[in-house]
Amino acid sequence: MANGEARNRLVGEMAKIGIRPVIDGRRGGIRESLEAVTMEMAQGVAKLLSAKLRHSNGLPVECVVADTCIGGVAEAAQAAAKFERAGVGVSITVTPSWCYPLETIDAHRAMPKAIWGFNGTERPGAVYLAAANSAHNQKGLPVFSVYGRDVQDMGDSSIPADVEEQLLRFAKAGLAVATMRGKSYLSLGSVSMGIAGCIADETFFQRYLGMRNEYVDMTEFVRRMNLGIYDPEEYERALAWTKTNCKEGRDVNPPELQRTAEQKAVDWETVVKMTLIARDLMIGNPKLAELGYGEEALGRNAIAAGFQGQRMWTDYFPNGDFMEAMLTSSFDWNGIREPYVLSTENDTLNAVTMLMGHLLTDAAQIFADVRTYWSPDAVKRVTGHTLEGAAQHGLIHLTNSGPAALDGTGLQRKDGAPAMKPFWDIAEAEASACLAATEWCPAVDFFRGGGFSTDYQTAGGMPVTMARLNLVDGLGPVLQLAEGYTAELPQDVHDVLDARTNETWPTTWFVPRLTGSGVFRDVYSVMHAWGSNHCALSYGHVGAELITLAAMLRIPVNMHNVDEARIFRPSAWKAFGTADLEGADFRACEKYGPLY
Ligand SMILES: C[C@H](O)[C@@H](O)[C@@H](O)C(=O)CO
Ligand SMILES: [Mn+2]
Repeated sequence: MANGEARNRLVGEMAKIGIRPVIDGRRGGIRESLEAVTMEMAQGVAKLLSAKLRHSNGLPVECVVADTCIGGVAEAAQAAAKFERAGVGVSITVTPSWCYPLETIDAHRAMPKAIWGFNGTERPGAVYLAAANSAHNQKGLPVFSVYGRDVQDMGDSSIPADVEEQLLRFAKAGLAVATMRGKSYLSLGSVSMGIAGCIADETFFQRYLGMRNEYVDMTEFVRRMNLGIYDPEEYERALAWTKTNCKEGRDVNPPELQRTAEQKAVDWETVVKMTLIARDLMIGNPKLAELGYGEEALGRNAIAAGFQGQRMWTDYFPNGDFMEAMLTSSFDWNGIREPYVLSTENDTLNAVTMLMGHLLTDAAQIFADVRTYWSPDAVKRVTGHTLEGAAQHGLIHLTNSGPAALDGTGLQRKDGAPAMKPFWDIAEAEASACLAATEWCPAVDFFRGGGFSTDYQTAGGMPVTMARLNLVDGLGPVLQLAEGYTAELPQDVHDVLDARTNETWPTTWFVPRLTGSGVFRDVYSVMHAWGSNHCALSYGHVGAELITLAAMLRIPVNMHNVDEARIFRPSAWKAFGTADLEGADFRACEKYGPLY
């Protein structure tokens, strides 16, 4: 199932990027003099984006260029019709010259839009850009405005680095918007232990993300296990692979609570079956049709899902830790493949955050409980150790209650440093290293039905972004994020802190990058400002990418530590204020309302 085959079972074409070369329509000299250079700009952008971007399932990103330059409304309509037929989900307008804004802009309501106005002065592309921005803004169609800092010569077909950065950030976020649209979120079970994030807020999914909500009761796992509704060949292969590659860790339960070796052997079979079943519920499996289960073969077109687990399932059956960890990882018995988005405790809002992170980085996401702020003083008191280096101002202990993507071990490498990479960049040896660094410890007392938790420590020094989407009554959705680094503690210090929590769970020590102001004045305040019990952790410093995506979806960002220079939102946001960008974001998102 390598190279995105599984994810391609999702119904719906991968969205294309439509490029619109816009031109001054005056014939008899002007238009003719601009045709070649305008079309060349469009082709250049198409070439750049298809060379540098991939869909998260590994497929290449395709660009569609309008058949002609767009000098007026008839050609704008022809381009729109072509884009509609081709499945364009994101539009970029380019021009080196003056053109007629209202006659040439893209008027699609929900399509993320950008305009690159060439910074040259022989023909005024930037004058068009400003006029087109105002046209978009007067008509309530937010647009991202791309404008290079340095003047270029007419006929210079290169794309400056700052323009490239803006185009790529816009396009990747725009594709994320288009990719989630029309897909489903699948709740496997319902609300776990009264956690509000588990409530599937259908209005939010529908109006902000363009997604549907699907529900399957956890009894469906029992039916499929008992009736053998899974691919028997894959099951045998998966079980054998698991026995070889997944090391059982120590059992820390008191003897009277330990499950017997026979029970554990059956538990392993159960958790492997659960993994196949959850995936089939999400995206279907043609093998099930061959077994006579045509309806089950179709799946739920779920680009993201969550498993309630606690408590009704875990009080009786093995927990979902193996299933959640393996599906959210970039590899399993089928080889290296795209990770799935599967949320622990069916926290729908954390799943959406993971989906955003995945579609922006293409890599696996770590699901975590935001467990403990350890101040330097508290660490000193408990362990005698003085925190130093990156951890000197304290640490946030991220540890999910059992599972996390194995990519989170940090044992993949980018330029020699710890990383979580898109599956197509992961080497076999890196996947093996992640597996070897993970132990599967028999579940603790919270989980009466047994199961195996994912025990590892994330390597230190990895740039990561912690994020979370929250829903607030009267306000709607808000996104918070903190860029920072993973940290590593001396093993004996880690062991003391980990043992206080739960030593069978995965640990990531996280240190946010402090800015000296607001909640980023210290580590404690970052922890204290977190809006919920969970977060999603993405590889890299992708706060700017998340901010761009949130603006497209009209979700305000209430907390971040991204430098202002990196923030890229639709041009209209500036009309809501320029001194206080956070306040302007709230006002703009409220004014425009959800995308759908
Ligand atoms: C095992 C416990 O019930 C945990 O699952 C609990 O602390 C949480 O993870 C809450 O998010
Ligand atoms: Mn939790």
